[in-house]
Amino acid sequence: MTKSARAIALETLIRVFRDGSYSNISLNNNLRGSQLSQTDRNFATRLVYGTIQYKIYLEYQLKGLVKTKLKEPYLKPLLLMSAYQIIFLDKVPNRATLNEANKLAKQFGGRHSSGFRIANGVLHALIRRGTILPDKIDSVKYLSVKASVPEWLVNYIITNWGEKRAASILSSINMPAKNSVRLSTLSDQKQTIAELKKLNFAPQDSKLASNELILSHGGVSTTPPFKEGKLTIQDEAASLVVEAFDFSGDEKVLDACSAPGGKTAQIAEYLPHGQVTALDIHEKKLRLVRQNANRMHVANRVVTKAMDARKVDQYFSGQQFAKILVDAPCSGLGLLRRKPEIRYTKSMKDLLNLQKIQLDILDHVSKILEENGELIYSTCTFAVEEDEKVVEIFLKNHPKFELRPFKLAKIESKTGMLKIIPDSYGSDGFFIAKFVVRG
Ligand SMILES: C[S@@+](CC[C@H](N)C(=O)[O-])C[C@H]1O[C@@H](n2cnc3c(N)ncnc32)[C@H](O)[C@@H]1O
Repeated sequence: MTKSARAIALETLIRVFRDGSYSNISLNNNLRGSQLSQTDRNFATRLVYGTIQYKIYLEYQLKGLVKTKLKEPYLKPLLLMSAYQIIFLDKVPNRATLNEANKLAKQFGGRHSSGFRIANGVLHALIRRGTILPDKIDSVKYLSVKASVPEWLVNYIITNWGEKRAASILSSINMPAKNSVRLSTLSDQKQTIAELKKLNFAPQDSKLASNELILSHGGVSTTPPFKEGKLTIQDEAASLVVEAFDFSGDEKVLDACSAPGGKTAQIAEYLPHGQVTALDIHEKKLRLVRQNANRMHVANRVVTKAMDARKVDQYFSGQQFAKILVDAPCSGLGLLRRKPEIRYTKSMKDLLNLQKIQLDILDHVSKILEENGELIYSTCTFAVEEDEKVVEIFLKNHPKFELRPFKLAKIESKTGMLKIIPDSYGSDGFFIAKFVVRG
């Protein structure tokens, strides 16, 4: 029997909630063996990501309506997924959601399960009652449920940016991510834009970054301009990191944490006579860096090496690089829009553990930077512990280094640090710090 989009979504959600599986990997595995049309695949994907994104909100809606212990492992994910459809998917009639929930309960619970009765009762009650929110007096709880973000993270954002800004940041991270692409500087950009228009992607210039376009919808990775390496999928804020270097074109550059290689290819475009050495601790991921470099026609400017960046000074002892990028492993809080489960898997402790790794990497790479060379440290998080605090501690421990202000095509940093929070431009959240080492 071919599985429906809802059955595939439910199977994925059971794995994610019960076993802690990654949603993208689990969903791809389930979709791979399926016979679903593209529309049904899109629907299954929306159900999985939407249910995960709004888990706290949906649990709050169901809490008072579930009067019995949900013993069967499929029941809670089924209720959450059905509540998501009832509350968020206007085009799906409630009748269809109820009928399908009934069928799924019988399919996943077996003949003797009474799960379908529970699902029926709870979902009917939800439709009758409508949605609810906690009292605004408890602003942390209110924002936590409304934006479906754990209370510790709401508290963290309020502490650092105040309550008003927190509401804006939290609402922005539930907006759909933009479909941003970066045009290769090695190809004819006007012609690529014309091709994208012809393919009905209605490209618009980014307000934040040069070479970046915002497309009207996804799916560009299956089109000729993507396959021919005329563009790549890269967020606007992410693309600013490499732009902050001042390249001369013939230098040796180290990309210390490079996979999957979006920034490696971007660096290589600026090096007609130079080379970028791309490291990553995971050998397997370097295949993606090479694929990317090949597709973007810069493979002859890139060498890859599997290595822990905390060992670079041993391995490259006696060698030096003119420019070093540390696009560090981080909590990824700036990517909450694209990776909905990050909000549930990270904790305050993670931010501090990551800070230690980030400082360690910076400490080791700083030993192989040429005199007057440039070091860029970047993260895709807005956590102060991983951003400004790392800069502060690094500078304290490395007095020869200083921050260097930088001016990009559409934005500048007067301090040498640039922090893009997701609500500022509707992009991913990013942090960039540019250092130079004095001779
Ligand atoms: C934020 S991602 C890099 C994204 C990449 N720069 C890009 O633009 O496509 C961080 C990378 O660091 C790698 N990593 C983590 N710890 C590392 C270490 N100690 N040394 C080198 N790479 C590491 C991870 O495997 C991951 O691929």
